[in-house]
Amino acid sequence: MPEQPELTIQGWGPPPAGTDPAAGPDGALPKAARRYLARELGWTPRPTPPVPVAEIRLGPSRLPGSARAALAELLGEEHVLTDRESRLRHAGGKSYLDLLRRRSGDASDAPDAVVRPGSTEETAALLARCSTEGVVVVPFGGGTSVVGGLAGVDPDDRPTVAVDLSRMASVQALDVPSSLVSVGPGMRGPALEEALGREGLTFGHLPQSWEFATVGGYAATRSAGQSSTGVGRFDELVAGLTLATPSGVLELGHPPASAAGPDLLGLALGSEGTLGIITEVRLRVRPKPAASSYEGWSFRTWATGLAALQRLARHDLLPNVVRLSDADETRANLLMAAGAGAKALRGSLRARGRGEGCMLVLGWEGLPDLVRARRRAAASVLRDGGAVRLGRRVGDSWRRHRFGAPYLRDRLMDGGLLVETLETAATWTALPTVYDATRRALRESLTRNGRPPLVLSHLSHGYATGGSLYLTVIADRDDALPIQQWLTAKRAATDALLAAGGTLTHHHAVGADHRPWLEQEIGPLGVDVLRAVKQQLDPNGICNPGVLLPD
Ligand SMILES: Cc1cc2nc3c(=O)[nH]c(=O)nc-3n(C[C@H](O)[C@H](O)[C@H](O)COP(=O)(O)OP(=O)(O)OC[C@H]3O[C@@H](n4cnc5c(N)ncnc54)[C@H](O)[C@@H]3O)c2cc1C
Repeated sequence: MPEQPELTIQGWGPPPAGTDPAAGPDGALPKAARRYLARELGWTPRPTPPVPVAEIRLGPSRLPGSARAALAELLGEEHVLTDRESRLRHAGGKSYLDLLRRRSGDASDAPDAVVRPGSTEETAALLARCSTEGVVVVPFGGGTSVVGGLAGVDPDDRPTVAVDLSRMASVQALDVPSSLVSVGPGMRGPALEEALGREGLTFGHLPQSWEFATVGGYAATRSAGQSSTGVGRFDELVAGLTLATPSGVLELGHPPASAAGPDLLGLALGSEGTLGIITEVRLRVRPKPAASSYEGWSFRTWATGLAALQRLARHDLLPNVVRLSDADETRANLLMAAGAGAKALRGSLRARGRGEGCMLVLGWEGLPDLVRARRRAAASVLRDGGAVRLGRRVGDSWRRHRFGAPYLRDRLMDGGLLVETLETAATWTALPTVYDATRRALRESLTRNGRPPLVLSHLSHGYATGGSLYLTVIADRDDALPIQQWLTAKRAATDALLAAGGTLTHHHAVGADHRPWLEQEIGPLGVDVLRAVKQQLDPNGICNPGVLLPD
């Protein structure tokens, strides 16, 4: 297998070879983006580069010699790592707060060691050993958590190991007639798609973190991808999995379906490493689509766009990819994109007397006849709803650049900006209120020197019952108190979206960042049920204690 690219310690990964997804010709923030942001935010670009990696502060490993020797005996000396580079590479995830810490030279959340089991048996033995030794275990997939899922915080301050799953990263079995593949948890999307593609198959899960996130991470967080409206969320793709826990190994799920009591598979999906480690995932796969069609549409307003999507949902006409941007996001996308295409599009919208409006990207995939028929039926609903078609170029351009934003985030942070995303979901009825309330909270909290932040929103996944709302926030950073600035805004936004009827998270998971609100979402009895399950599987509380469950 070719060597996989690595995330950088203080940001996202280097762009894939031959592409430059976000940069202008000189590798800097594109000029159009700089101009737009300076105008909107009153922001003066200022260089705020990360400290050199060599200057990141890291304490000595606290893993006792006896525990280290026991783990080395189980896994082999070469799979128990305490060197600086390994510990830094497994320190936290990739939220704005994680990046602020790493960029300022703080790695106080780094694990004391990194261990790399190679099988379910080794993982189960590792967990049992860590449980008796009092060593905390943080499962580590791709390291792309944006909710503090890898924070490694332990109320008892015990030594911590990150369990890197990259040695379990291959296809273990493929059952083509049953459309099932068994995969190691450390496998990433590109490698799995390549392996499935050789058999004419796909699993079709495409989150923006696709290049680096892993199958085990997707299952542990109940991830959703850009095509989830069509192929289903990741939890819907999981037919079964193996969960190694300190108390033993659970085999969960029984395809194609079972009525043998409540579905325990649901307990492992979204468990965020708190119950044990997922060591194998059995996934539903499908034939590679023979045809695909991506295109852009424009609505005058967000409300008319939402109404049209709701009609598509009601008639079961939502395509694989659905992405309706509000006016602010549409404007930002048009003005920040460099190049002739964006300029021409703006000109064409102006010529039609539409202004920038609200852009919709739709993507259909599947058998050619079905794609054609569904596209045609959807187009008629959209036209009735007042949309104008912008054509394939818009859809194809979105598809080409869809993994570029995280690279751009590094550059925006280099220039002194706060950049973070948050997400929720709500019913069609509640969505407009959730949208208004969350935006208001963010704008009020992050206004500086009389200038509000940019809050760019889109609906990213459609359901018969509602949709997911995804917000990107860009603001002038408070360099004196950057962490406090975002924590205050995030608290205000979370309180607002919950009060308006949104869910705490549609796909980023709970992690350390959302856990104070979990009880509000599932109730005190719900939290007690989760605690009881954890007590049974992880009696010494070593499995990722700092996430999911509130104190
Ligand atoms: C730029 C960017 C874009 C993103 N876009 C999306 C998106 O479009 N959709 C989306 O859903 N998410 C997105 N995310 C969030 C993140 O990629 C997902 O949560 C993803 O599922 C995490 O996978 P990972 O392998 O990186 O897991 P990690 O970050 O390594 O871990 C996430 C959590 O799962 C636990 N875990 C990991 N592996 C296992 C395992 N085998 N067994 C038990 N627990 C485990 C960890 O302990 C941790 O709590 C994005 C993140 C970034 C930084």
